[in-house]
Amino acid sequence: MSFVEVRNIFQSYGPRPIIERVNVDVAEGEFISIVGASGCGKSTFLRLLLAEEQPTRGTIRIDGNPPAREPGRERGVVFQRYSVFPHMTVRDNIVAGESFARRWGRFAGAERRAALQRADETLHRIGLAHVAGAYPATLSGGMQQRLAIGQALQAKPRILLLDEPFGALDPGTRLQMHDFLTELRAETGMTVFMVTHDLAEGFKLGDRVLVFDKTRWDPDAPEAYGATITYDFDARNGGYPYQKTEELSA
Ligand SMILES: Nc1ncnc2c1ncn2[C@@H]1O[C@H](COP(=O)(O)OP(=O)(O)OP(=O)(O)O)[C@@H](O)[C@H]1O
Repeated sequence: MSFVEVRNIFQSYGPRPIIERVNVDVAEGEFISIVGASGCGKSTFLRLLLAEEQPTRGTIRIDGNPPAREPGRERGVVFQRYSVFPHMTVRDNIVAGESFARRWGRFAGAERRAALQRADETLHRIGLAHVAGAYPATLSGGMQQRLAIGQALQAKPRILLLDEPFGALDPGTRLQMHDFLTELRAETGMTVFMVTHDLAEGFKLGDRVLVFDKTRWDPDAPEAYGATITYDFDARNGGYPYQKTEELSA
């Protein structure tokens, strides 16, 4: 049994299919990069993994559990922008990552002090201790994304979902973020799914690179079919293809 098991997922919005026949198995700790043309359903697939949406058909199981009905603390998410709360300080943003995962909301008293201490440990880890009392708008783009990742990690997710997390950063900051993410991953052993438009980034960071594309195309009705996983590259060996989805489902 694989850690993440995606079985025959279809997702349509109204009559329009976005993704179809998506099957994939992911082992715990793997880093999966997802690439594909704009609009082919990569973010939709992440939302399904997050359980923010339910698929039209098919199932996604994590660790053999029944399909989740809503996002839970085992899944963290970071978007390209706006993942953090602008009205909260850096430290409170980290605390929120933990407390929002709890059904009863915010911490109080001794619990809050303990949460603040854990937040300070995380801030040291992500190199933001010196700006703990600042507001996100005063931070650089790279710092804001480190904060967003730190916030997502505070709930100790087993799966981290990243939707073009470095897309808005300059090339130098992006390289720093690659090192940061690689270190975090080695420390936490978490499973990562990252959507990126940068193929080189996908191969550099990923163990596997999944390509989403349409296999059926009707020129008279370009929206008639959805995209699926057309390639599953092993990025650990310089990216030689080792599995096509047909082989996976055979
Ligand atoms: N909630 C929704 N309701 C209706 N249509 C939607 C919804 N979410 C996404 N779509 C449509 O589904 C298609 C796929 O969107 P999605 O954001 O998943 O693609 P993407 O591959 O991540 O694109 P990009 O690379 O441009 O971010 C788009 O045409 C989008 O307009």
